[in-house]
Amino acid sequence: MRRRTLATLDGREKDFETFDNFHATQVLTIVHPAIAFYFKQIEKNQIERSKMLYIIGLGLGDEKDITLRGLEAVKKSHKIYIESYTSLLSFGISQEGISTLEKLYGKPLIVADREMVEEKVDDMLLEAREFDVAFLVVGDPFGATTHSDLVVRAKKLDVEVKVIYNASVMNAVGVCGLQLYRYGETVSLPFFTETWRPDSFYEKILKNRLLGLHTLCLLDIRVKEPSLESLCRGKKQYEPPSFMTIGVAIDQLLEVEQLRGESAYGEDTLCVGFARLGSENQMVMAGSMKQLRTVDFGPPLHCLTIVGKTHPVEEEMLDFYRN
Ligand SMILES: C[S@@+](CC[C@H](N)C(=O)[O-])C[C@H]1O[C@@H](n2cnc3c(N)ncnc32)[C@H](O)[C@@H]1O
Repeated sequence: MRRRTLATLDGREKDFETFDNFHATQVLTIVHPAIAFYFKQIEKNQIERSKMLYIIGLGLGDEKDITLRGLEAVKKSHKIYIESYTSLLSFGISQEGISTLEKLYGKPLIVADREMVEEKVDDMLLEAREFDVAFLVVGDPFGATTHSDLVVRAKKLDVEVKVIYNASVMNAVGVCGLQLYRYGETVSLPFFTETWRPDSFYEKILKNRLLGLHTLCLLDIRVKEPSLESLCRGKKQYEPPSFMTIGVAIDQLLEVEQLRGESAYGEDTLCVGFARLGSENQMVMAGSMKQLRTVDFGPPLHCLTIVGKTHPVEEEMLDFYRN
């Protein structure tokens, strides 16, 4: 562990455990004195290190949405992983985006892609038996099914786990006025390919609609996916990242309705489109499928709600978002 004596912002000399700690304190003192005070408390306690896997929600917008409790855990952790394939912050997962987080935390981040989480996660769990490890998840850790699996594996390996919650797309969609209590099962829409057009979401939407419930459709994210040709050649090459737009989602939904013909929904069904929830330029718009399929919702991430039976108060709120 490196130790350095450095002058702090208040002019005194201080022994910092790592240069990184100094950096984070300095950045945060500028951002907010209350946060700096909080960090000083953590620095004081840092000798008492534990062995823990912290699964930390980052919220939806940008680096500022982490909670104080989450920052405290990051600060205590020796290694920090960021899960990169179930969701994204508004600045994406580019090197620039990652370094925004690294600057704030004053520590390097290890990007955990799908391959790592699915194949090598036990290595990370074994590390958490030796020292504090942080696993960062955009949104809330339980806003994606993958992370329950991580908790189960950790518990089986006797790793202590602490989850630090945050806002999720699952509750942020409440902004349009549709009651979260009146949603049915959430569905995920995968990108169709020439040869793979799965439609198991259709049954679920149909069930929700028969019960008068709203359906949240989460839209496919493809990050670091190996191309089919490269797999056939036996040497992995990755496709560029792609994110399903609301327009593509509606096209796919209508294609499946045409094939199945059970009138789960149609071109005139009321929907709400959401883009970049939680960021400064979030966009929310209500309209029929026909209307929303041609709207440009801008950069990712997008999701869509198919509206069920509405209460008069829900209607009143939705009116604010009709174009
Ligand atoms: C697995 S889910 C959400 C996971 C995340 N842990 C959470 O709690 O929000 C990922 C999908 O949610 C939607 N989504 C996530 N964040 C979003 C945002 N800020 N705005 C709109 N849709 C979002 C997208 O459709 C994306 O593909």
